Amino acid sequence: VLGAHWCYQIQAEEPNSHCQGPAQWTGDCQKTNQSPINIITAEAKVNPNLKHFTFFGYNEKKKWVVVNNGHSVQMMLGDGGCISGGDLPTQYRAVQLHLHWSQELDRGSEHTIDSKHFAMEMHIVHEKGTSNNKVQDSKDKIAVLAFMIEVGDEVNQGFQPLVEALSHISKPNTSTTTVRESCLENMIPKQEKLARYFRYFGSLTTPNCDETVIWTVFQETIKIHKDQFLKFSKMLYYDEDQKLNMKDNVRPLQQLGNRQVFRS
Ligand SMILES: Nc1nc(-c2ccc(Cl)c(S(N)(=O)=O)c2)cs1
Ligand SMILES: [Zn+2]
Repeated sequence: VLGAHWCYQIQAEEPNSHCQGPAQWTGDCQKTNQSPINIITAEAKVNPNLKHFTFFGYNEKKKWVVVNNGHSVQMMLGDGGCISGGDLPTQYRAVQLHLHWSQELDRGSEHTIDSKHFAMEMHIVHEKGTSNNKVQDSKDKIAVLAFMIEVGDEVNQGFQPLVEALSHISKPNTSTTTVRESCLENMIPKQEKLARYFRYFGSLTTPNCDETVIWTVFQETIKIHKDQFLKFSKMLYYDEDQKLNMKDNVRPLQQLGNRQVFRS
């Protein structure tokens, strides 16, 4: 086997684990424009070009392919929607959606806002261009829309199809199709609440940590029921033997360095 596979700290600490925890991640992971970061709201610079987003195809009801890829749960958005606006240079098409979480409510998000962690963080990953004209490597090849998720006492119906699918993909490298149809629009806050967000240039938060991501972190949070939240760490496993529950798939905070965080 080539170099050991990458993993999160919780996996690296397991006895007899041979995977590389965050401190050993290779690729661009040890460079200086990395993600996630702590967003200090008072230091974010207002940028008047950061207008609202336009979402195309987010209202399309579909049965989604959902995958346990050994690091997260991922919804494949294939010919899903695309976004424009938000001071993006062109349209970006939705590729996949995945989440990061813990079992505690205060350490499941990757980004922090004024040093506050949330229960989960949802990333909708988009690639530059439409399906016809893909563009090559550049620091804005990928646009990730990041939403903080809080736990409340109301069931979030938009998340139910994904939550119900989790029991079918407990093992890594398994996939299923959601039984019920759902649309992305029902998983994110109402569009009129998405005008306020933070913007900075960073990286993938998983190896190879390519520094090709335009990050958008929305101020408006998503709320899901505590039982929905607990299902992620209860039903999903990192390993075949189903010994290590999938949770704390959260990369440690990275240095902002000489980057500026902007806000709409
Ligand atoms: N195998 C896996 N890939 C990812 C992934 C892929 C692309 C991106 Cl952009 C990201 S992130 N967390 O930076 O949004 C994660 C997760 S798990
Ligand atoms: Zn992510």
